[in-house]
Formats: sequence, C-alpha cells, structure tokens
Amino acid sequence: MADPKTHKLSGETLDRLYTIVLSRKGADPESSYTAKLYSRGTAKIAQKVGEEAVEAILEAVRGDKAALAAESADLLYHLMVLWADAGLDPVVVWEKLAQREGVSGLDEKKARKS
Ligand SMILES: N=c1c2ncn([C@@H]3O[C@H](COP(=O)(O)OP(=O)(O)OP(=O)(O)O)[C@@H](O)[C@H]3O)c2ncn1[C@@H]1O[C@H](COP(=O)(O)O)[C@@H](O)[C@H]1O
Repeated sequence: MADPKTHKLSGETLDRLYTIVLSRKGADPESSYTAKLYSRGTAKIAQKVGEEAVEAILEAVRGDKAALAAESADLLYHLMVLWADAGLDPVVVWEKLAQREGVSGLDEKKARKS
C-alpha cells in the first residue's frame, strides 16, 4: 500500500491529467493525440478504453506487474478522455467513491438491486 503522501500525489496527478486532456478540446489533431481521439468521436474513444482495459487485464493474468502498471496508465488516460468527451467532471466520480467509503461492497450491491 502506498504511503499517504504518494496517495495524495496520485489524486493530484489524475486531476492534472484531466485538466490537460480537457485543454486539448479543439486542438490540432496533427499535434495532439488527445485531439486526434476527440476528432474520431465518442464510439472510437470508448473502443480505446475497452482495448486498454483488456490489455491491462491480460497483463494482470500474465503476472507482469510492470506491464500492468503501463497498461493501467494507458487505461486511466483514455478513461479521462472519455469523461472529458462526455462532459463528466472527475469530481463527480471522486464524490461517488467518497460516498462509498466505509460501506461494504456487498451492501452497495444489495442497494443497487433494490
Ligand atoms: N497520458 C497520456 C497517454 N497515455 C497513453 N497515451 C497514448 O495512447 C496511445 C496508446 O497506444 P495504442 O498503441 O493503443 O494506440 P495507437 O496505435 O498509438 O493509436 P490508435 O490508432 O490505436 O488510437 C499512444 O499513442 C500513447 O502515446 C497518451 N497520450 C497522452 N497522454 C497525456 O496527455 C497529454 C497530452 O497529450 P497530447 O494530446 O498528445 O498533447 C500528455 O502530455 C500526457 O500527459
């Protein structure tokens, strides 16, 4: 488990990444990979998220921790692009996670069914 300082850094890193990703809206697809993704449309961005998730899963099953870290970074980046494309602020996701803190995942599952 990472120490609290690293944990804070990881949250800030994600927020910073979202700001960068958001700033690429309307940028030149020739000079920005993020802008290229936006220009391809929501379905293509969603497909990339799926592909990166599969790649991460495969590395986890293979037991390659370094490759899992790299693929996870790709997955988080593409997920951020998907959120920005959808106009979803990460704060909304952070709030969802915060609401679930201290609640058992099993209780959460029951609440979703009812
Ligand atoms: N974190 C990332 C990041 N992670 C992964 N990638 C890109 O995601 C792509 C994933 O590789 P793939 O092989 O799946 O995709 P590909 O074959 O290159 O392209 P596709 O045709 O399949 O889409 C690579 O081109 C990576 O460079 C990223 N591209 C950008 N960022 C961040 O976004 C910022 C802005 O980038 P630009 O928009 O390019 O300026 C950068 O400074 C980074 O902080």
